[in-house]
Amino acid sequence: MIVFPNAKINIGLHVVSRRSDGYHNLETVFYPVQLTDALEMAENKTTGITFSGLPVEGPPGENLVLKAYHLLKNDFELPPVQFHLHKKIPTGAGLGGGSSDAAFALKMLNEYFQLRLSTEKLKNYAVKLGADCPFFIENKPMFASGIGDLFSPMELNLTQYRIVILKPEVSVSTVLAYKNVVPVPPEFNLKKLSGLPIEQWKETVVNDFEKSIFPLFPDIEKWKKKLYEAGALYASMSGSGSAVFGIFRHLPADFDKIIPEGVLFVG
Ligand SMILES: C[C@](O)(CO)[C@H](O)COP(=O)(O)OP(=O)(O)OC[C@H]1O[C@@H](n2ccc(N)nc2=O)[C@H](O)[C@@H]1O
Ligand SMILES: Nc1ncnc2c1ncn2[C@@H]1O[C@H](COP(=O)(O)OP(=O)(O)OP(=O)(O)O)[C@@H](O)[C@H]1O
Repeated sequence: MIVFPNAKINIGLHVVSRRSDGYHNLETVFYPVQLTDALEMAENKTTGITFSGLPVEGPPGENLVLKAYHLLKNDFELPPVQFHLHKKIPTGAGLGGGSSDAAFALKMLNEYFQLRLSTEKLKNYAVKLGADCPFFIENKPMFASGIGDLFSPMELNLTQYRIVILKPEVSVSTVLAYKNVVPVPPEFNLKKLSGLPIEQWKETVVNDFEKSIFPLFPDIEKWKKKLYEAGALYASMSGSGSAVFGIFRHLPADFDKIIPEGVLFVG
């Protein structure tokens, strides 16, 4: 069985307060984009559980696909399987690639082995793997609060626009980003995002991480400015960076001249 875990962008992100468990309460709008990895799974009774594909950074114990498998295996009789992951979504980009792989692994195991887990139960497993992970269970535009795991659906349809994602060379650690951010009460209620014309987002919709990340990695801000130069109606860093995205009504004919490199996705 093969699935295609997709990336997300954060449209607006308010870091509201620091919690006693070390995490932060936030408010954000998650929007899925069709930049995808490919994750394949087959039963493998001879060699036990295996993982192949482009190496995932970090120790094998931190591999989120394997973590998803073992999390379910604690509660269900699962036979050994082999996973193959083809990575397209870069890590340290704020695009939720690892979280998406993990959430899609949970969904695939649920379907393939007919575990009959409800969406709510899958989300409860997902949050154990990462704060971003539950979003990818339903994978629809959502206003999120809590640590990013409490959702209200949002009617937000950007299909008539073009979305461009740029990935500067630098990668940003999510832990570092949260360490440097200063929580502030939000000035705009992101629940109202879909009622605000995109032309007004530039003045109103902010990602709180930009304030502390841009001075550390000036290239990220440079790429964001390029997106506005190319005519984006709205541009922002996604999550804790380093990817930036732009929303365009139309791409200009000389887009390749304005932005000759760093383009990861055009949708
Ligand atoms: C920046 C975002 O991508 C926005 O969607 C997410 O908040 C990050 O979520 P994530 O990568 O799934 O985060 P996790 O893997 O659960 O946590 C990594 C680290 O980020 C910090 N963290 C994460 C989420 C959150 N709401 N508050 C935090 O302080 C914690 O230090 C945690 O140890
Ligand atoms: N399948 C996987 N794909 C990517 N990273 C993985 C995976 N499994 C474990 N990881 C670990 O998780 C870390 C975070 O990965 P992820 O792709 O979610 O990054 P991110 O860009 O920080 O996303 P976000 O900030 O939006 O959560 C990586 O640095 C890597 O060590």
